[in-house]
Amino acid sequence: MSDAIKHECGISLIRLLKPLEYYKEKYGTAFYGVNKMYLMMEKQHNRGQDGAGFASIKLDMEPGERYMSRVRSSQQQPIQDIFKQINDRINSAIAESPQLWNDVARQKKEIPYIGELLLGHVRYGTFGKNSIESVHPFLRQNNWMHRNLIVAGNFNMTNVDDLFGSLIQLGQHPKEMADTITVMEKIGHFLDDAVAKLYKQIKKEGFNKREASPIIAERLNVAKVLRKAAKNWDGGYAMGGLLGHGDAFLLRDPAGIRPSYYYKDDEIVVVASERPVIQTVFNVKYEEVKELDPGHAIVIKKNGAVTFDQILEPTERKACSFERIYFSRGSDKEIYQERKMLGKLVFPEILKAIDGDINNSVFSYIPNTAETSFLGMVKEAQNYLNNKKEEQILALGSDITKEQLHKILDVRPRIEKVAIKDAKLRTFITQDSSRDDLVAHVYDISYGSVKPDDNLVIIDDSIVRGTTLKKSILRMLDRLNPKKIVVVSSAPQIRYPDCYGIDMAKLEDFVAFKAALALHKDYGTTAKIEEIYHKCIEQVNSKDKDVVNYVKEFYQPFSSEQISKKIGEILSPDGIGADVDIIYQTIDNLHIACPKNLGDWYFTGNYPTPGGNRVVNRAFINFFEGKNERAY
Ligand SMILES: O=P(O)(O)OC[C@H]1O[C@H](OP(=O)(O)OP(=O)(O)O)[C@H](O)[C@@H]1O
Repeated sequence: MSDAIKHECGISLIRLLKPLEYYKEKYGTAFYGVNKMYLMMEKQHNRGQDGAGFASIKLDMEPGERYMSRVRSSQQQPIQDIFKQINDRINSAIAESPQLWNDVARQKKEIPYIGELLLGHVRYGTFGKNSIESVHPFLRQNNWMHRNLIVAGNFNMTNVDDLFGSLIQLGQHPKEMADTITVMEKIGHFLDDAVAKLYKQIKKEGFNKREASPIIAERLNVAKVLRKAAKNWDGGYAMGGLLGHGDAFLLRDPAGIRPSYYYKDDEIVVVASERPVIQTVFNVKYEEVKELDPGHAIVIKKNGAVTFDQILEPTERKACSFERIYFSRGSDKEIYQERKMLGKLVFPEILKAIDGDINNSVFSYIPNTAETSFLGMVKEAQNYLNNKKEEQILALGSDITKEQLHKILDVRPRIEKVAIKDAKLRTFITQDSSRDDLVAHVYDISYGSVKPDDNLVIIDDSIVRGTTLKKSILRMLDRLNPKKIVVVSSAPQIRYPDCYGIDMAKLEDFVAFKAALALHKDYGTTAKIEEIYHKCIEQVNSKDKDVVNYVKEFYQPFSSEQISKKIGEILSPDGIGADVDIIYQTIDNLHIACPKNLGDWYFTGNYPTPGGNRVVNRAFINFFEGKNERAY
């Protein structure tokens, strides 16, 4: 297996539709695009903190003049690092010749990075080395302007091996097997082909080589190139690209697994992985930012014409629900509501766990993402109490005294900020090797917020490996001496690998998997595990579409509650004083809360592409054979 596959996570594309002078005139600087790109990348920081890259293209340059630039970083704070490099170059050029400041034509000629077409990327690489070579955008260079290709994506392909094989069939010799290279070479191959064909045809029409160039740019059918290149891709992707002469595209996978949003007016076209990024950076309304349709590409020709082309037949929409639960920023209007709804819907289960004893329960959350679901949970606790108060007041009738009324109204859910996050980092998307240590030190608690006979209800957006709880949170919370700790996950149990761009690769990493495994041992049903293994082995050579997800049988004998209970046991550190209860969201409630993002393969094992079943099959084989390998 290739192990250079990375998780490419936040993407931004800007096309300035007017000449650079226009932005200087209107906004005071021809670096308008660069500045906006900085903000867009910074606002997608949540999607990747291990690397950042930027590329730009200047339109209509003379031969011999540089028209493409790229800068990448895998330093700490990579976004700041690349924009420091960009700004240093700009500032030193202007310091050398101050007259450049007002001369946009010279700026464009002499200063790199400034351009009409810009592509930005933030990356998280959760395993392996985090080297600069794996940071996007990737570049495929050529002396023919049209054949230069720059790509950056938020994606993961499940069938890199096959795609790689088909490049070899085409007679190519790719330099490595990473999926970004493979995908780029695929597009590159058909781009070369299309350019060569166009040139032949244009030559026939009587034009010379020099004259042919702008005609190729005009006639090049980007959608057609993408259709050929993407034909056999299996995965989740939002793939952005720039062509040397100035065309650009962003293609979204047919199931809409990975997100893409765009906005367009007469000055700019912009595409990003998240909607509020565009709203804030360009000061536009929610309704003005549109979602790109699955299976479609937005194509921006050099001449500024924008089309939305179907590249692949859309399949059933299975947009990733984990985007809503954790991955995206919660500042999106819909996502904010959805997270609150997740907190609300899980409340009845919480009430059972605390025996309805709201008076002696403290409600809190594990920062940061869970803050919004916490608000929904607390609001629902208030609703519950209001109903109770209403009953009590009505029961007392007109004889009710002021004191009685006061006592009833005084009962409120007790909310506290119990856990504090010291580092502004997302530990989930930190490389595996350094994560445990980080998680152990990243949180702290507020002392004095809980009484010894209290229940402590703490909500987190998701419990994946359980490291956050086991290595840090539970022990810390226990220092507050609560009677019982109820940990609530706003997401259902994560049971199956994600293979579409969010890093959850190995089955035995999941605490739900560990729990089911322990249950098989408790019940003496380990023979079932071997049986599943053999079923998996039998279909290793089957076509992807024929592979069945037999790993479902691994969980099938146990109820969700049984698994949650076991998770509680596994995660409770030795010597903990409080009882620990773990509550997960149900899948039905998840769908009620996030109705547009029904992609739920990590919870249900229902993969939206055939490659998913192959991945889970491989993951189970790896687990059984004790291979500490990724399944894709
Ligand atoms: O069960 P685990 O494998 O430990 O993973 C789940 C945890 O990881 C995330 O936190 P993270 O620090 O990434 O981000 P946040 O501050 O945005 O919540 C998430 O919010 C959970 O707390």
